[in-house]
Amino acid sequence: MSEVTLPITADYQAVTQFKVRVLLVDDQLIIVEAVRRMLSDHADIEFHYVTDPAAAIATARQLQPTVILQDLVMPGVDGINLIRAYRDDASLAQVPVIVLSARDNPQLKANSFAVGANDYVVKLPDRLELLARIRYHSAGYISRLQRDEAFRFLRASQKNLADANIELQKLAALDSLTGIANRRRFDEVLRAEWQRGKRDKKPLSLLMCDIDCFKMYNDTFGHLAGDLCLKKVAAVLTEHLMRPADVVARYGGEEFAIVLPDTDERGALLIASACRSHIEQLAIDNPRAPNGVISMSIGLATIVPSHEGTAEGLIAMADKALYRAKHDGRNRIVAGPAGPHNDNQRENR
Ligand SMILES: Nc1nc2c(ncn2[C@@H]2O[C@H](COP(=O)(O)OP(=O)(O)OP(=O)(O)O)[C@@H](O)[C@H]2O)c(=O)[nH]1
Repeated sequence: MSEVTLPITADYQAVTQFKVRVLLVDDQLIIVEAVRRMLSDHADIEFHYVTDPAAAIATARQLQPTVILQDLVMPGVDGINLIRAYRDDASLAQVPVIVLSARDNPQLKANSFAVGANDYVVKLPDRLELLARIRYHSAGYISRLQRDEAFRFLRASQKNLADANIELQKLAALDSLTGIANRRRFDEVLRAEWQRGKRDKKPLSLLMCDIDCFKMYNDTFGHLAGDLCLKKVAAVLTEHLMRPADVVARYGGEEFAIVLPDTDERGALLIASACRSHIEQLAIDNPRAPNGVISMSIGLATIVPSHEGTAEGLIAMADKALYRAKHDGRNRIVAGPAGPHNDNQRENR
């Protein structure tokens, strides 16, 4: 037994400790002693009391009891108002209150229940009855705390799971070497943009970009240097994308693809041109290649998506243009036949 005097330093947590914790608020020490005796044989019940009713709220806040035994008539404080004050306090609003009253009066009982008391017994009740009431009200309150804790835990777990899923989805869409979109993401983006272009009747452009003579670079400097070169090229291509909907992806090996929604052939040619010349300006040595430096060939295709065409058809057109760029000597851009400027559109270098 302890009379509680503030501040309390112990860390009371009713949720994690499933002990019944009783706070008796009564100014009469004789009642305190009687209740203490009734509960003293029960190791699972913690008993605390406060004889100064003015300190009841602050004590209860710190102690977080599982049940409050509350006298009604005390000096300076109206017991009914005190019950009201528990109910108005966020941390005590649900704590069960058993009124321990000197009077067996129906009006007092009605008033007590009206302001939020959970029970009413006349002092001093039988020991067994008091124990039963304390246990009954505490058990209900502890279940409520456990349920709230379980909900909090569940909500936190669900949030963690959702965050992890978002992270996984991001990772699943990225190429692990370069950090740009991977082939899977490219397929999704192109499909979505094809549908959007079809709805909006807006041109969709695709650039297929392939590093020239990259095998020679690998053969000369090794695979690790090759990887570093791929990262630099990915960074350059990313730098030239201006709109949020533009996407650069690693299509595979040393090949990159750039999706340019709502972009006509002229606009796509400008971006392709900036990318090609920037990569040449990096001046990455590739001594066994005809240019002597790392360069890039780009095949460009533009189309207004329609029911007749397919996204795969657009890829085939850009691929064909890339093949011609390679065939015509590399380090150049060739626009595919479906663009407004038909056939053999080349960047003016
Ligand atoms: N370092 C490195 N090399 C790669 C990677 N993926 C593909 N390659 C290499 O890229 C080279 C591509 O060679 P090719 O397909 O013959 O093409 P190329 O040498 O670039 O010649 P052209 O495209 O005709 O200009 C091969 O040596 C591949 O091993 C990669 O992730 N890292």
